[in-house]
Amino acid sequence: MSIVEIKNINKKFGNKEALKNVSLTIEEGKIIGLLGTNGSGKTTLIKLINDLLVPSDGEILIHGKKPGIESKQMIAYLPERSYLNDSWKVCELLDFFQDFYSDFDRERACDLLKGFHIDMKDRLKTMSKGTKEKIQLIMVMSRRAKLYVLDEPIGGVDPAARDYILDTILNNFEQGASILISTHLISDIERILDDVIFISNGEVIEHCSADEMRRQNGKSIDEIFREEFRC
Ligand SMILES: Nc1ncnc2c1ncn2[C@@H]1O[C@H](COP(=O)(O)OP(=O)(O)OP(=O)(O)O)[C@@H](O)[C@H]1O
Repeated sequence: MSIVEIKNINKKFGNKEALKNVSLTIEEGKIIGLLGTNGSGKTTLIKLINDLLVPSDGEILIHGKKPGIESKQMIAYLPERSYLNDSWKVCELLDFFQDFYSDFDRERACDLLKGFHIDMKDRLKTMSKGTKEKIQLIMVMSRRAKLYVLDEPIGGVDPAARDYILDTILNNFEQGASILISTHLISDIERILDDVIFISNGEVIEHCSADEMRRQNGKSIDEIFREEFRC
């Protein structure tokens, strides 16, 4: 079964058409890069999948069901901006995730936090932006979800830590689950992608296998993106 089916979605904000007749399917067990220029509609699409926005037209199905309480239990979502309470200690954040999500694997989260040398007693407000991003990603990846939706997961992380983070993503998602990643850091992330979606001005202009795209063009996804969307 497809994990996400999007059929002829339109999303308008007043007169602004953020998404235009978008249809796509996300299959189980795939890592998909959602790639597009600023304002192309990536976050809008992600918010629709997460039931944080409703479409103006069209239909979204998550594992065959409309977005709602059940779909939120299946989706582990890393938003573009942090929603965490800065005054919390890391251990309080673990308690929060454990209380809130029945699929949260606390042991996995603790192991990953140790890997990044993060002290459970430290408060989030004392940490750098990059460290907070790492913690938030660890929390999300420690859920046993069917779909992980990551909106710019490595934007604030230094280049040296990015590979470690990508390996963390690769090694910590559930068997058969899918990951949708929105990012501008294509060259860093493309090695882990199975499929690529190019979105431009609210329209999906390409959805294909990453290997196939590289093979047909004889270039990396990063190079293809830069050529396609050159200003
Ligand atoms: N709440 C809103 N009200 C009005 N317009 C909005 C709203 N949210 C998004 N938009 C508009 O919809 C379009 C798509 O925005 P969106 O945030 O989805 O783009 P994006 O691809 O995620 O961009 P970026 O890469 O810069 O994060 C933009 O033109 C944006 O200005």
